[in-house]
Amino acid sequence: MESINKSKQDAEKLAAAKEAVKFIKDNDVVGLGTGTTATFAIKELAKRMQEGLKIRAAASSIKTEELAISYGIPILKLETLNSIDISIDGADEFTTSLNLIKGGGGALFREKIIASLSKNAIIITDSSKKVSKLGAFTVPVEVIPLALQYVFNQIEKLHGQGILREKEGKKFLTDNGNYIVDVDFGLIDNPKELAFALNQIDGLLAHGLFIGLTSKVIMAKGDEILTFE
Ligand SMILES: O=C[C@H](O)[C@H](O)[C@H](O)COP(=O)(O)O
Repeated sequence: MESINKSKQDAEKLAAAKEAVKFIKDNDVVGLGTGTTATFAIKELAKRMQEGLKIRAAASSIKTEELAISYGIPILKLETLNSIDISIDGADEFTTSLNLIKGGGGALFREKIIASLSKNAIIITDSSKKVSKLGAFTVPVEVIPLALQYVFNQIEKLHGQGILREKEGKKFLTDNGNYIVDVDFGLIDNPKELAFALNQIDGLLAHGLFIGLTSKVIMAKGDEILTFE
């Protein structure tokens, strides 16, 4: 992962967001991601709507839903949707094989449902998010509280070192009222195999490995826009 300064990073996030919203068409149902990069896309989408674009959206978190509503974006209930035409979200890490780590903001479960429903799942990033192997960023997993110790034990068996996420001195709670454990697996040789193993753990609602869920990644690097698909 390359480190870049914040203003350069923000400029890249904005450039990738501007590029991604070009793919949204009239009457699309749009999946809205969560996080600082997705926020740029929501603001750009609102601009396009002011110019006449008509869409409806589904939000991947309460925060995103509130932001979208504040910009006048109509929000549909996720549980009523059979499919989403296009979604735009950020990522914590990605490889050019389109595997991702997500969940830095704790929204991974709803984000995964949105990505799974999306015909065109676009990920937007600045250039610091591209890696040759996933795993420098810890893998967030959402855990149903009563299963916490059990999940820690299972993660240890997979050679992961988990840390319960906290915010302002308290246990971090997701929009679904669950905990997040951030797991260090070291650099991950086989993300698909690890995703499969994590899927087998009872009480682990979702993990931040997004494998085969992405249509393309739009990454800005300086003045350049690079697309991986
Ligand atoms: O739960 C949060 C999401 O997966 C975010 O999309 C991810 O953490 C990237 O966030 P940001 O765009 O703020 O770097």
